[in-house]
Amino acid sequence: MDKARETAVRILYEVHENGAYANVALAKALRQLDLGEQDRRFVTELVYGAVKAGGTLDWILRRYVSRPVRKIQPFVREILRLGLYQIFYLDKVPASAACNTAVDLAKGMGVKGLSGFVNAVLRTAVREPEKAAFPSGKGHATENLALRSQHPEWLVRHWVRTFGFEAAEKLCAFDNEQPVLSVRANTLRTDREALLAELAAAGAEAEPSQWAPEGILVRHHGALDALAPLQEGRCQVQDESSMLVAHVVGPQPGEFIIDCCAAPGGKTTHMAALMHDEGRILAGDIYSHKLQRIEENAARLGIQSIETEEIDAREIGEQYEAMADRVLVDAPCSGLGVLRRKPDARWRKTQQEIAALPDLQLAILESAARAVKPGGVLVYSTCTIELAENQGVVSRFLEQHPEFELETTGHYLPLPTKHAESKMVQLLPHIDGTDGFFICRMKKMDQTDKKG
Ligand SMILES: C[S@@+](CC[C@H](N)C(=O)[O-])C[C@H]1O[C@@H](n2cnc3c(N)ncnc32)[C@H](O)[C@@H]1O
Repeated sequence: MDKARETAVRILYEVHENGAYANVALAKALRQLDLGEQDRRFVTELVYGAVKAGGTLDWILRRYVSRPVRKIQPFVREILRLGLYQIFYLDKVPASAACNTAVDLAKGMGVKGLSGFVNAVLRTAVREPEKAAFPSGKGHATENLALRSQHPEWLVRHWVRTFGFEAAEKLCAFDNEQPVLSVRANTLRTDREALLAELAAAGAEAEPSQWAPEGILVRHHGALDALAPLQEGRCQVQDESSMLVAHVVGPQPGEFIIDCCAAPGGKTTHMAALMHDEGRILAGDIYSHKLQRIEENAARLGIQSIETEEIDAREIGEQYEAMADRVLVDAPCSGLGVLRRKPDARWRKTQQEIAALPDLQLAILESAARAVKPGGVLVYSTCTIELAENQGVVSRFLEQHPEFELETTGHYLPLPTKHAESKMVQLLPHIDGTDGFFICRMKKMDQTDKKG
């Protein structure tokens, strides 16, 4: 049996049946199996490709199978998805090879009795591809965009309503681009120039980020485990837009900072670097197992000033009333600005889940606000482009809290951009060419502010 395809089917099964994250399940399988470099690449291509195509592949499958997709035996369902993915999206695989290997997989993976069914479905797809032509023409524009860009239709419809059709089309295209590895130089140990030189010497193709002074985009690199500056704590993987947040918080050496939703610690460790590791940062998260990630990152980067605490951010205010110089709320959010980094994410989101987020975000922000000292700073950020989770939450908060003043967030961005005068900074993938991100800085008034 074809080892690469069998591995891909098993990973797809983990993702779809057991809720595993595609990148985690893939990394685990590749660690456990002794596959050659070519097979590893092929498995990766198959898994990411089929996971990303998700609902679109099932739409195609429904053209050739009359029973509901959810009623097909789970391994057979994954074998069919993988077969269709190769037939419709992988030019380099001949259709006959896609069919034959799928039949072999069914025989070898304990579903031999259904190998005839697999054969019939896939051969019909090869013979009659026109059955899977996406609907087009008047009245089908949104459905067509969703199918061809491999996004859920409800999401595309929502983006078309919010941003317009053309922007929605660009957003979808952005999500399908290959994300570039972005790293932040750990200024406690090196600087950007030195890191660029080190990466170049190691054969990586790297260039400075236009958004963050410590940011580097690494276009060509080998395995991350072999990237010495990463392993030895001279840099941290972090998206460029996410690097802006610590600058907007503006932590100073010696201060007490609270990072309410901190795991895995990208922004916490960045703030520690900006403070020259002098002062105290409390990194809280509701999940204890995630705190370990913050501790590992801090240790790798050589940081002493971070302490972790398992705490629901909605209780931060009560425990740390008016104690912090600055508080960051990097809120749990829908993540709709970073879909290109997680091929399975777009198919996991639900409208109900997203609709419930603003109330949670507001509750966290309200509690976090109590922990800010008079005269201190409160920053709210998300990696989404949802108005209700961003501007909506901040407006509701400010209406209830006249003791906070909205600052011109754009003034705190580290490099000149067209957002320099924005009260709230919203980066949009289709306009800014970065991950979607929202940042807003507020100040808690003290006595002198009130008199003024
Ligand atoms: C956007 S992520 C944070 C990313 C992190 N700031 C970084 O830069 O690496 C949001 C985090 O909030 C945590 N979280 C969710 N609900 C929470 C709550 N009620 N209180 C505290 N943390 C929470 C999640 O576990 C997740 O780690």
